[in-house]
Amino acid sequence: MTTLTADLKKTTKKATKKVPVRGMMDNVMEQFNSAADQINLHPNIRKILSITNNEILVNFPVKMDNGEVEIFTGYRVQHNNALGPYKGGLRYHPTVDLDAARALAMWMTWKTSLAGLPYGGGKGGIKLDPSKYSEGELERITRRFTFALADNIGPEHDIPAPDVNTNSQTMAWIADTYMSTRPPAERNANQHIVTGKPDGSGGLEGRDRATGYGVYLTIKFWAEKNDVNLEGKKFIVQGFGNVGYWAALFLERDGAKLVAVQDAYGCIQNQKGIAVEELSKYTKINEGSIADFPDAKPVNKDKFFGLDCDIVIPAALGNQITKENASKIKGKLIAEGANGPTNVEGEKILLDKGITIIPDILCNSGGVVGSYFEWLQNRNGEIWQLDEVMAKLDKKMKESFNKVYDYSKNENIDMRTAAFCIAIERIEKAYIQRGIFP
Ligand SMILES: NC(=O)C1=CN([C@@H]2O[C@H](COP(=O)(O)OP(=O)(O)OC[C@H]3O[C@@H](n4cnc5c(N)ncnc54)[C@H](OP(=O)(O)O)[C@@H]3O)[C@@H](O)[C@H]2O)C=CC1
Ligand SMILES: O=C(O)CCC(=O)C(=O)O
Repeated sequence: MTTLTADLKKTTKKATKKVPVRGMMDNVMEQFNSAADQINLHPNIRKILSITNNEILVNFPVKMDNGEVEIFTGYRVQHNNALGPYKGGLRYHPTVDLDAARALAMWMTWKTSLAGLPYGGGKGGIKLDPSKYSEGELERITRRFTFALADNIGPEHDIPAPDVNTNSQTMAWIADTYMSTRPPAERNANQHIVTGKPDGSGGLEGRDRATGYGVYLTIKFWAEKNDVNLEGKKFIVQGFGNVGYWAALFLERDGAKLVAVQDAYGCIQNQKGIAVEELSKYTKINEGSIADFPDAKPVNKDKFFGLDCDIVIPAALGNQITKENASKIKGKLIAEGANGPTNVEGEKILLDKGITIIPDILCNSGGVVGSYFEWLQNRNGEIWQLDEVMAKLDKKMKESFNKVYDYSKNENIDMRTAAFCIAIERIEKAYIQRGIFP
């Protein structure tokens, strides 16, 4: 008996000895600090940028279809607004918590700064699995969340947008609820409270594809700089949602070949090529998932990042490329459609192998640039045409890409550190110009 208890204690001790799990905040802070060291950032500004300005947590009740009330927890973290109103998406996912919202808000600050936008960074969402709720429940959850947040967001203060598991419908509910909290004469002047709305309700033509198109463009610009022809190049995509689908479609149109896809429910491969539109049509009759697509073979999800390809596009969640799988990656280019998909340990392995990473704050910035266009459109009472939007997006993405690429070559540093340096230097300049720091 004594032996058994002792054994049990030993096993319990072993099992509970925690291997520290790197959170998203560890990741973004290490990225920030190495860029801050590189540019010798003023210590006072380093202190300010290392913390978030505001963290809003709301618990709110919602009546479910069965008549019972469920309590939800929502977050909005406002990291920094030195350059303009807080800007960033809302995520509905079980992994949403303060750590994730803080990290994602910080990435938004660097992203908007790098893109040269008049915005700061914010992010938030609700901790929930949307697949467990009906459309009507999701609408009520979204409206109650908006109501709970209403005093802390605003079209000139903090402007949410879509992210994982939120879309133009979610944004329409938010806009409608927020506008109804304003006095009648001001309602229409608040349409730019969110971006990513449906195009019949103040949304921008092209915002749906803006992030994925931007991902494609950064790959194309990199290929042009390096004399690489995209024709026939094989790529794999993790996440076949808004970002993954559009990025894959534009790459396919340029002659590249989608050979593997992973989503939350499955992982498939066909080295001869997977037709993007066919796969998209299939997901619509398969509860949104790519699993069991007839023109591809299922693959174990742990093998995904090691599959044969030239380009890897993580377009799902954070912390996907780590020291556990980075050394298996065969592609020579990683284009980060997702936010924070590569952690610092994974990145070190990739860089040592000579793999190029187009960092998230550059690669997926087409989304927030599109959002900026939508915000301007609403503010000015205009309606922009799709070709105009795409041409402006192209120009903005090219400027950002060239800035990062040239900085990284001139300073002999990787593209992520270069992107962070440019972003932080712009914010540093704003603080210095205001005369806060001698
Ligand atoms: N939407 C935007 O404009 C922008 C988005 N981003 C970033 O891009 C990424 C994707 O966002 P978005 O496309 O909008 O989100 P969506 O909700 O449209 O799509 C998310 C995709 O990721 C998949 N996914 C979720 N969990 C996993 C998992 N554990 N393993 C593999 N795949 C998974 C989902 O699969 P399933 O459908 O099976 O659940 C789905 O295909 C996020 O990191 C987001 O922050 C960045 C900039 C802008
Ligand atoms: O469009 C936006 O405002 C932000 C989108 C977003 O959340 C992101 O870029 O990560």
